[in-house]
Amino acid sequence: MSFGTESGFEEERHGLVAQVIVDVSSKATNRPFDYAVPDDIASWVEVGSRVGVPFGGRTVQGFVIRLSHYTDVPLHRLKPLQQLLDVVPPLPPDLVELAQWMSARYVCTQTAALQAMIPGAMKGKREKAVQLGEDAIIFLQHPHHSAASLLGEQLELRPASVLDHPLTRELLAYVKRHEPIAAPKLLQAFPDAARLIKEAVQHGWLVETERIKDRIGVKKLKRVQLAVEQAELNELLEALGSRAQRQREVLAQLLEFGGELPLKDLNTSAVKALQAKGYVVVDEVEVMRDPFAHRQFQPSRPLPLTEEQQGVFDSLIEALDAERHQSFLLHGVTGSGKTEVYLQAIDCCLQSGREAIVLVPEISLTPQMVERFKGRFGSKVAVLHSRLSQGERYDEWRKIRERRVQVAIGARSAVFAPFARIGLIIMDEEHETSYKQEETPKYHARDVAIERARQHGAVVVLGSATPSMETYYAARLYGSDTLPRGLEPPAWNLASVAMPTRVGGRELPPVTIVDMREQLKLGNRSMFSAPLEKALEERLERNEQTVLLLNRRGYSTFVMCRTCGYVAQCPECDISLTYHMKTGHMRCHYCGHAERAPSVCPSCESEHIRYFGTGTQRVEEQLARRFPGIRVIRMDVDTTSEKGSHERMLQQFRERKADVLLGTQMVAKGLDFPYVTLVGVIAADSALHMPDFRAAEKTFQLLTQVAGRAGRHDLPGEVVVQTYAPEHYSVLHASKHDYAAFASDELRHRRNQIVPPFCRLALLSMTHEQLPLLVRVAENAAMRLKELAEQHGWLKPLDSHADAVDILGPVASPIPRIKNRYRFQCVIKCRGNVDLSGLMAEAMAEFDSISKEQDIWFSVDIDPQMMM
Ligand SMILES: Nc1ncnc2c1ncn2[C@@H]1O[C@H](COP(=O)(O)OP(=O)(O)OP(=O)(O)O)[C@@H](O)[C@H]1O
Ligand SMILES: [Zn+2]
Ligand SMILES: [Zn+2]
Repeated sequence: MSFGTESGFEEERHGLVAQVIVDVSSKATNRPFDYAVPDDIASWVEVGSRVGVPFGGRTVQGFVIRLSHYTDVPLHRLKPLQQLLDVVPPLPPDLVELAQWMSARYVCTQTAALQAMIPGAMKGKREKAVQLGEDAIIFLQHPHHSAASLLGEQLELRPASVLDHPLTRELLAYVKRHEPIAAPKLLQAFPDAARLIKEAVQHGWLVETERIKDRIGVKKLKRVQLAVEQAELNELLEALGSRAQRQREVLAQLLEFGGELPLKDLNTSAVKALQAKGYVVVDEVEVMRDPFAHRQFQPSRPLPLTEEQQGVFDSLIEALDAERHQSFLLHGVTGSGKTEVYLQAIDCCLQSGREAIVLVPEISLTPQMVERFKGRFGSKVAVLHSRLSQGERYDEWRKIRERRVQVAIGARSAVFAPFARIGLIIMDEEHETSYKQEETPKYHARDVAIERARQHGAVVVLGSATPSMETYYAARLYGSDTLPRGLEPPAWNLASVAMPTRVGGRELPPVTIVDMREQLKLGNRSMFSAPLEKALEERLERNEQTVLLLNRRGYSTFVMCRTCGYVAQCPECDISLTYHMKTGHMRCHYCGHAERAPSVCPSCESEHIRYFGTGTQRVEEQLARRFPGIRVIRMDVDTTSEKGSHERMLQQFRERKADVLLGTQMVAKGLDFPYVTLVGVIAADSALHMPDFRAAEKTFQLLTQVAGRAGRHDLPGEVVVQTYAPEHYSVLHASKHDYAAFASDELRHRRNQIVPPFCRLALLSMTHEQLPLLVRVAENAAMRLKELAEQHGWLKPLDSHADAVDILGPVASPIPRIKNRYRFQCVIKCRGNVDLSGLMAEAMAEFDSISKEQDIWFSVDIDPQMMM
């Protein structure tokens, strides 16, 4: 196999040399390879250019990450770039640099990071193509000679079957115009020449090559234009006579629409006839797929800011105007008008000639959200949305790359919007876990946003009514001299600004907590408590609307007593045990502790103890039974899988075509409906018992967010929360809308358990088909990690107040087998000045050979959000 050649010392001076990261994901290829840049494209190749290069006998896609005139590769071994894929490099240099940062931070290959930055349509695929071989070139150089006379000149072209074929000249000329051309395309153009093509390839007239092709290209439209002066037109129309009625119509249409129209809007045969006469020309133009083409956006103007909004706005603008990199936590209660502040800050950013990125969680990228940005900034906005088709996403992305827009709004990956001068990055609902990508590269958009803003001297705004503990704690430590323990040394430098009240002085809705254990004692076995049922009935009578939330997290996994609320917990870890239906055991996924599931409650001896969980469908059925004729929109993963269904449902609800919007997490976010006066939560605590140290935080956030949907306009709202854990601090504080009290309790727990933000985590996962082998490898890996930590002087208890690393496990992963592979994991905790990524990279480099020899898959998750 012949590879590209590794970069190294600068020795010989050459023409232009490109260092390329190839799209082959492995440890051995995670470094740049040198290629010669052919002179004819030298002026087009830049850092960030996408290229096709020969690699290991194939053609692969790659990115140029550096250009130089030096290489230590001997000239004769230096291969040339084969293909330049775009005229404008898809990635600006800052993104190339960011990919290097991501690779180091998240212990992933550079190509994984680079690929995450471009739309799926550009993840090129290999394609076979043909181009002219030498014989063909010679043949074409003798245009006026017959085949026979060519032979006579002893050019030794053969075989005769190619030389004498009547189509040869035409075919080769065609290839020359289009080369390299994909074989199927050539066949399409010459359907009768299949045999000729085959022979031409066999005898070297045509040479097969490989090239990289985009999965989805730009969309082209055939355009018809008038080719004659308007003055001549009348004469022409007469000359055409009455028989060419269709052609006359086409000319008239063109005249009416300023001389040009898409071919699809015209009569094709008439156009052909006119084209033959030279009256019109037909060409192809690039068009953008515009997913919002048929939507009208209500233009909106800036609102006069409230005093609170103004205060926040001034702080942001001060940093923005100074072009000073600064991150802010904008802690604003639900309905405090955060979005209006974003809009006006973006406006300032655009006026200074810079661009803005707005990140929102995928499921809150609703038409409502898009409308607010499109309404204010119109065609200056590109929307990057996973529900768009691949082609639409590609075109929205190109609008950004080609500077046709100044604002990009989208989910996680919009943080890579290829703008050149970013002034502002906003991350709405910063606490959302969807900002963490769970596949490689396992990056957190918040960290990437802050790093990208640092590169650009830009301002970051992390907005939330319920900030994550990490963010809140970082903001609390802002300006203090001592380095926060557990937070990374280049700390986020996170100032904090707040909007503690709702716009218009509206009250946050009162929350009633219903103890479901009491309901059971009263003989109510239904999933609706008496207070919720009564509240629902009132809404139906008053023709107001209700949002019902069913927390799907933790579905069917924990064991709970319905009489007293007891939940089986790990004796060591302060985390609930997960029920395994198959064995009847409960296990701790943090330390590995296991025990049999009890048949009577260890706390009150009731027999109503069972694994817990319920589904939206059941709730829907019960609603229909209890309130005949009730109109329910059920919104969960099952009902929203179809493109546009999510939007449609919300639109129906907005138009009051339903009484109840019932759903999972997705009904909790960012919705603003004036007639919603009741929010009901079916089982508030179902997420509390997830084997996750963030369970309380998630519960508090969800309750606060969903409660924030009620009474946002003129009608006052009300919230009913059903729970088996009414005394749990997350439920109590959420019912009082008291974030500060929750955070203080939660941080105390976190500090005691030593979990983030009081330490940092990495998760090392290992999988293999055979359990005994996996166990052995996992144990060795843990041992090796300890040795490495020891070598750095870090292997110490975490509460030792020194730089410390602790390695837990290995234990079986919470999902112990996926697709026939067993899964084990180690949790690595660290505090202080420890290079966690560096340590993990070191370990992974060592594991690489074991991985190859024994087919063990290792993966690292830095700052994991899920411990699965
Ligand atoms: N300055 C203002 N004057 C009048 N109305 C305003 C002002 N700012 C915002 N509003 C209105 O207040 C309502 C709530 O604002 P917005 O949706 O921006 O709040 P939010 O903080 O983003 O809430 P959430 O976190 O719940 O999504 C909206 O209907 C918005 O139009
Ligand atoms: Zn009990
Ligand atoms: Zn445990």
